[in-house]
Amino acid sequence: MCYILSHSRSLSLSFSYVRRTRQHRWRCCDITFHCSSQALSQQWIQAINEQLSLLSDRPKSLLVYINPYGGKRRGKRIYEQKVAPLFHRASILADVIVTERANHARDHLKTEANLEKYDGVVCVGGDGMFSEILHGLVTRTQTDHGVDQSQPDADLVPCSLRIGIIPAGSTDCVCFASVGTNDPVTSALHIIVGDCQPMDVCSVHNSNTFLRYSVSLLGYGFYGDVLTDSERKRWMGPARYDLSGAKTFLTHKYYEGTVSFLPAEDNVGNPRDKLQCRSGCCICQYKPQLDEKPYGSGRWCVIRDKFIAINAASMSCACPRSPKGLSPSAHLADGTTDLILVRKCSRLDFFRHLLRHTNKDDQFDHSFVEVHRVRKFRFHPKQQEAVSLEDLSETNKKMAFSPICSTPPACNYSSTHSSWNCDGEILPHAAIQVRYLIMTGPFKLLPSGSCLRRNPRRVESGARRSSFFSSDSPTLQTELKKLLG
Ligand SMILES: Nc1ncnc2c1ncn2[C@@H]1O[C@H](COP(=O)(O)OP(=O)(O)OP(=O)(O)O)[C@@H](O)[C@H]1O
Repeated sequence: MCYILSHSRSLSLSFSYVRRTRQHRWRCCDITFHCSSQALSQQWIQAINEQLSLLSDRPKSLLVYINPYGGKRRGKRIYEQKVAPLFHRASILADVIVTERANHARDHLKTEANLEKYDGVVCVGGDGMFSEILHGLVTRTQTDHGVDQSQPDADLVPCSLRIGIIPAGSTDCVCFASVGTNDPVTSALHIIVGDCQPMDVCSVHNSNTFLRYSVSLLGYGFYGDVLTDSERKRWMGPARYDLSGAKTFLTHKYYEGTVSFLPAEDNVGNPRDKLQCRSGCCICQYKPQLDEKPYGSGRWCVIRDKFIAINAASMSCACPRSPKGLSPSAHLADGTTDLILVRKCSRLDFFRHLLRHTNKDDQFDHSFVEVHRVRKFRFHPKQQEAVSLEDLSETNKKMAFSPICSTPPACNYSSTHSSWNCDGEILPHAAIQVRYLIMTGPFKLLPSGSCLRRNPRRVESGARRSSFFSSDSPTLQTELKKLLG
C-alpha cells in the first residue's frame, strides 16, 4: 500500500494510494478516514507527512523534458493532463522543459542543468528521447568525474540521478520492456512511489572513437535497414515502421562479416531458459561485484558468415507489437546482452522467424538462428556489396520494388554495408566494439512492477471502523507504520 498524498477537510482525512489493475497497469485511488476531532485529524496529518518524508526513495524534485514531436505529438498533452496533476498531488516539484530541437535535452543535461537540485530526470517521449537523456546524464557524470568515455576500457562512473519515462513515443520499447505496459499514469505512479530498476548500459566504440551508449537494441542488417528507411518517412508518424519494415523485408538483403563475442558465464542463465526478468530477479541480483574482473567466460568466439540480421538485445525489447520481444529472457541488469545471429536463409524462413516474435513459438528454434548471452562483442563487415538473396534479375527487381521505392537511395543495391540501429539511432560506422557495463546506479525510476507490498483490505476495513482513532487503538506511530506498510 503506497500513500502518495494526505490532506484534511475538517474531520476527514483523504489519502491516495496505488492500486494495481490488469496488465501491469496502476491506478490512483482515494480513501477517506473520519476523525473524532480536529486536533486528532491534525495529529494524523503531521504524523503521516513525517512518515512520508522519511521515505527517501521518493523524489521531491524532478527535471522533466517533453518532446512535443515524439510519437503522435501528444507528449505535452499527456504530461499536462495525466502526469502533472499526479505529481502535484504527491507534492513533487517539477521543472519542465519542452524541447525545441533534437538533442536539446541531451545538451542541456551535459552542460547547463543544475542537477544537484533534482532527485531524478523524467523523459516524456519515446526511446529516442530516453536515449538523449541517458547520453546527457552519463556524459555529464563522466565529465564531472574526469573520465574519458572515448576509451573503450574506461571505468565509467554510475549516475546518481534516476531516469523516469512517461511513454509518449512511437514504440516506447524501453518503457514497455521494463514496466510491462505503455501507460503514462502507471509510469507516473512508479515515479511517485520511488520505484527503481537498475539497467544495463553498453558502450559502443569504433576503435578509439566513442559512438553511443545503448540500453535496448543494437541491430545490424534488417533492423538497421528498417530504421534507415523509416527515418526518411518521419512525417508519417508511427506508421512509418510498418511501411519500412515491409519494404526492407521484401528487399531481403544479407551482409557478410565477422562477429566475435565473449560469452557470459553460466550463472547468468541463457537466452532460451524462459526465465523472465522481473523486479528483484535473482539473476540480476547475482551480478558480480564491480571489483570482480574480468567478466565473461574468458574465451572469445568468432563467427564469420552471411547474416540477414545481427541483433544484440540488452533487454527483452518487448513492445505492444511483439509482447515477448526480440529476446524474451534477456535481463535488465545482469551486464550481458543476448546476441542473436540470423544467418542467410530464404525469405520464407525469415518470415517464419519474424512471425514468431508475435506469437508464443520459440523464435530461436530455427537452423539459421543462433543466440548467445555475451559480455562483449565486435563486428567487422566484409568489404563487399550487399546482395539480394533472391538473385533477382534487374527486371524482377524493378517489378518487385518500383511501387514502394520512389527515391533511389531507399533501394540502394550497391550499398556495401548495412547500418547499426542503436536504440533507434543510426550509427555512422559498421565496424563496432560493444562492452556491457554493470552500473550500480539506477538508471530508471520505473520497475517491471512486482515489488510493492500492499494489503488494501486491511486499510479499507480500518477506514470503515468508526473507533479507528479511539483510545483502544494502538499508538499513532504503530498504526501509521502498519498503514505505510
Ligand atoms: N523539439 C524537437 N524537435 C525535433 N526533434 C526532437 C525534439 N525533441 C526531441 N527530438 C528528437 O526526436 C526524436 C524522436 O523522439 P521520440 O523518441 O520521443 O519519439 P519517436 O521516435 O516517435 O518514438 P520511439 O523512439 O519510441 O519510436 C529523438 O531522437 C529526439 O532527439
